[in-house]
Amino acid sequence: MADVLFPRMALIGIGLLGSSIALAAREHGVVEHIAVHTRSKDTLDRAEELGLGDSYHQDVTECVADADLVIVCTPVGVCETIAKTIAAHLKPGAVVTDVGSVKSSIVKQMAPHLPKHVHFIPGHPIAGTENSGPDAGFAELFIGRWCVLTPAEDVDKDAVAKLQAFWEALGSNVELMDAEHHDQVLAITSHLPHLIAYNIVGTAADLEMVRDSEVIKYSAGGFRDFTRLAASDPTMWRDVFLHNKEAALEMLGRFTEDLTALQRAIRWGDGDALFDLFSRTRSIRRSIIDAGQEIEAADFGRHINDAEGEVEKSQTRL
Ligand SMILES: NC(=O)C1=CN([C@@H]2O[C@H](COP(=O)(O)OP(=O)(O)OC[C@H]3O[C@@H](n4cnc5c(N)ncnc54)[C@H](O)[C@@H]3O)[C@@H](O)[C@H]2O)C=CC1
Ligand SMILES: O=C(O)C(=O)Cc1ccc(O)cc1
Repeated sequence: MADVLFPRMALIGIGLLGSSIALAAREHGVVEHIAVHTRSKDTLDRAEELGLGDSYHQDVTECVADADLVIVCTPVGVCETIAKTIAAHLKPGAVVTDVGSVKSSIVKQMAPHLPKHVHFIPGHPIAGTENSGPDAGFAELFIGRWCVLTPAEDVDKDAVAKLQAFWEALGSNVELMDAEHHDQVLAITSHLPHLIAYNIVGTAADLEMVRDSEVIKYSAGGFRDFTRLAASDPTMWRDVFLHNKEAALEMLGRFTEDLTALQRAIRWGDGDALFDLFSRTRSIRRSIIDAGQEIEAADFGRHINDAEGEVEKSQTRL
């Protein structure tokens, strides 16, 4: 058990991320009281049935009133409204953070509304699955995953250190980063892959073969992997692209150029160009697996299947 870092934690939104934080924070003893608010009464009732919190609030201002740590776990598009609504009800000295997949927009949406007497430290645990809602959460989600924090330069260092200790207690490795840089990196490593998945599954769905179930029947590993990503929450991902527009368009432009080069290589029978790229990407995959193995094996003693070079997991995680 770790030390109690924040006696009272308030979670706004209790889907995959909110419920996983509730379960992990409880398991590691870093909070004493968990207050939960979410927009829909049905979801709040379900969170109570699952025993995710200690108190449940339909009114978000009541939820945050005594909180030492407030974590916004909603789609990124509603963060400005939430900041405006909670601002006058936050306890002096509270840490306010979030888990949104984009960061510059969160700063723009929330920072202007929050009072000077709280510590605002945007965050992004780079850990998730294609599932959503309060039933989807699990306490191990953050183990061995990165969590990026993007505090402004003038934010209290002790508050940043305390939030860092919170994520480390949940099993994460924490990295501090500039919000704009975060958005560029995540645009290529997370946002574009999801867009490609949505697109390829959409393209396949428009084909006549789908009607004859051939796409489903003969779907090899590759297509199945894309369907997992393409099953991710539509509201969440709509908001990611609307709120990381510039970086997503920049990476999409580069991707489209490279795809056109591949198209040309196929058309002109340029096998060397194809082979060179496929060899380069194969070695990138191997270096990612090697790095992942080190983290998991060294820090968490999970089962490593050496023959395959893969880490066995009970659930599919990033
Ligand atoms: N799903 C994933 O794999 C990951 C998601 N994220 C980020 O975490 C955030 C939450 O994602 P998930 O937990 O996956 O979504 P989710 O759909 O499972 O949960 C979202 C929750 O927010 C609530 N909500 C929506 N609008 C609200 C409002 N106006 N006021 C209060 N509650 C509201 C919903 O009722 C639900 O409880 C998103 O910003 C996403 O970008 C970050 C890392 C991974
Ligand atoms: O399920 C997957 O493969 C993911 O990529 C999960 C994920 C989704 C969004 C994030 O901001 C971080 C992680």
